Amino acid sequence: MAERTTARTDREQSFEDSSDRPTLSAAPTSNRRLLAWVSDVARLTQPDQVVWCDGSQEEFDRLTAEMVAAGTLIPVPKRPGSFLARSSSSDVARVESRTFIAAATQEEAGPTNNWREPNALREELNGVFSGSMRGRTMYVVPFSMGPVGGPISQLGVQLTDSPYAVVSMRIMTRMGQAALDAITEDTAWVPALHSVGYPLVDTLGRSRPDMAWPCNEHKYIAHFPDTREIMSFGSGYGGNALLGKKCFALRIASVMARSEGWLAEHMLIIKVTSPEGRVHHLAAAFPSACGKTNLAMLQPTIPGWKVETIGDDIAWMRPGPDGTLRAINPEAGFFGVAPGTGWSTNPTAMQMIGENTIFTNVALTDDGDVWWEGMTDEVPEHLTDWRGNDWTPESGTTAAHPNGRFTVSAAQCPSIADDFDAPEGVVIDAVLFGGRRRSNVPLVLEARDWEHGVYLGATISSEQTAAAEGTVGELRHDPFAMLPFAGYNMADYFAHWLSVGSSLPDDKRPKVFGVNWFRRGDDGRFLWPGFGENSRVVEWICRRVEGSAGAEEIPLGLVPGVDALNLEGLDVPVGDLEELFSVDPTSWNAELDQLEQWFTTFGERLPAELPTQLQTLRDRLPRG
Ligand SMILES: Nc1nc2c(ncn2[C@@H]2O[C@H](COP(=O)(O)OP(=O)(O)OP(=O)(O)O)[C@@H](O)[C@H]2O)c(=O)[nH]1
Ligand SMILES: O=C([O-])CC(=O)C(=O)O
Ligand SMILES: [Mn+2]
Repeated sequence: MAERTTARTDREQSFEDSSDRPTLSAAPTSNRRLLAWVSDVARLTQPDQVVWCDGSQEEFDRLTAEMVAAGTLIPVPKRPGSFLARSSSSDVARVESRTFIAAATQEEAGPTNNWREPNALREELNGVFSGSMRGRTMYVVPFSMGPVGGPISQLGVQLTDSPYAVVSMRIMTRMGQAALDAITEDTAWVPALHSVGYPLVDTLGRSRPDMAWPCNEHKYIAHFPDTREIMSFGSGYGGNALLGKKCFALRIASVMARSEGWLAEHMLIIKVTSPEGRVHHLAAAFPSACGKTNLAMLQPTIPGWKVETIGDDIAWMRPGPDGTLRAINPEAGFFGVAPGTGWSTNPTAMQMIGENTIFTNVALTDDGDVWWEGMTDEVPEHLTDWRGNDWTPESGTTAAHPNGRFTVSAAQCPSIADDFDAPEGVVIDAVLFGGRRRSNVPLVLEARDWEHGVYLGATISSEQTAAAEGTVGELRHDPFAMLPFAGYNMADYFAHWLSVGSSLPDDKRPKVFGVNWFRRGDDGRFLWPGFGENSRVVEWICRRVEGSAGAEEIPLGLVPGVDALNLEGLDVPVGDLEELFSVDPTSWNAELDQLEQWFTTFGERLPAELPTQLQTLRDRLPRG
């Protein structure tokens, strides 16, 4: 814990004196709505000063230096320009139980979201934010999701008292003056208010020391879909605090997308080039910590194939004038899971994070580098763990938090695609849905048509990971990998997917696939080697798109026949391969019973196509 070194009293003074406290006269914008909002928030939260961020390197260097002085960041000498942040141990992941969708009615938010009545929540939040920035600086962070001015892009402004959020937003979004300049009186932009909820001065004027990672036990991640506003309180971590990411690019954007006929999705985007030079773009939705970053940076093990990265977490997809589905990655960086990222699993990411990277909740080596489980085969004999304690392999804990992360600019990704920045997006040829399933779900499966594909997306379930609070390993439904991210009723979201699909011409509509890298044998080991070997599945998918690969029909859909999956040079026992595609009628019927039960939670709003698909599947299963 580091004490603040700046003198408090002078600033408090100017606080009391000035009626229009934090002066806005120096603001680098004349946008009235923005100025009014900034000044209203400053009046409510009472920061010492307001700083307008320009997104420059100088600003980044100044903020990181201040955070090093305050103990929030620790330099990582082995990686130039890199820092480690250790969060409070109670602030390590998204908090779904405190994530609210304040739609006009509970029905609008739907059964999968925590609904709050908007006026009541707003009032509650006004109380919570009142004075919440006392003794701190409030940063104004203008940002663009997608290239500034692009036809699929959107603008936002985050107000935050967390310099960690500011520097992270600079990496993760197009942040700074260019975004601010794009906000004119008549452009739409999303106001996103954030406070860590740890004021340094109380209402009586008494001060307290700062902490390395200030936060508040009482958290709110609140969304107002009708007015397209975000208010986040109490957390400094990832998806809770970098408001361009899950809050805007998924929850608010999904609401915009529904009313405007497009899709805001928890999906990676890759560009795949075949040995003949044919290019295909794939988008894939997997739940948090289920392999998006890894697939986005895949290095194919099969000769002649190339995979390049466009996005690793979020895709905005719009039907284009030519009938194709065009996608951009609205982000500008990667907030990736560190544990499991190593030279053998994701060498691209390892190259990418050699410098200019912010690490959060990973371990430090004695010689000034970072480390986490899965980075190297050899485990160091001594480390400082993510909490800052001495650690040895005998400690009986993990050295890094399982949701430890790296934050790095996409510009540093060696596999970044040339069309990463294309404002009009890339044409999506195939959409993949996957989860972490130890049984039942085959390695790869092609949907018979769009409706069947929507069924595959809607019925994703996955073993819970460390990316949110909850019991790791428990199976839960995570439709479209959007359970924590859909900003409106999930049943309406299914209907929207059906409707977007039917608006696309037959020859332009992406094919849909299900994948599962995580199936295990009876002995608990993964049946499929995964990672680079997933290129074999990608190859089959591309060949199906081209119309040149065979498929066999099984009750679940279409799978590669014996010869259709390229297994050359792969050492997987035949028994394992059979198991990867095996369908056990008894456990499938049990799964369908469970799904049918889950469908009832959506009541009348559930599109009829989904129970129809389920019944078709039931009819096709052999009697168990
Ligand atoms: N067995 C196996 N594990 C994998 C595979 N791909 C990824 N993983 C592991 O899954 C974990 C999370 O992978 P990521 O690629 O970071 O997941 P993500 O979907 O990008 O996660 P978020 O950033 O939370 O949305 C890591 O520990 C990976 O090592 C695979 O093909 N096989
Ligand atoms: O939002 C976060 O904190 C990290 C993330 O990508 C996810 O959980 O899917
Ligand atoms: Mn994610």
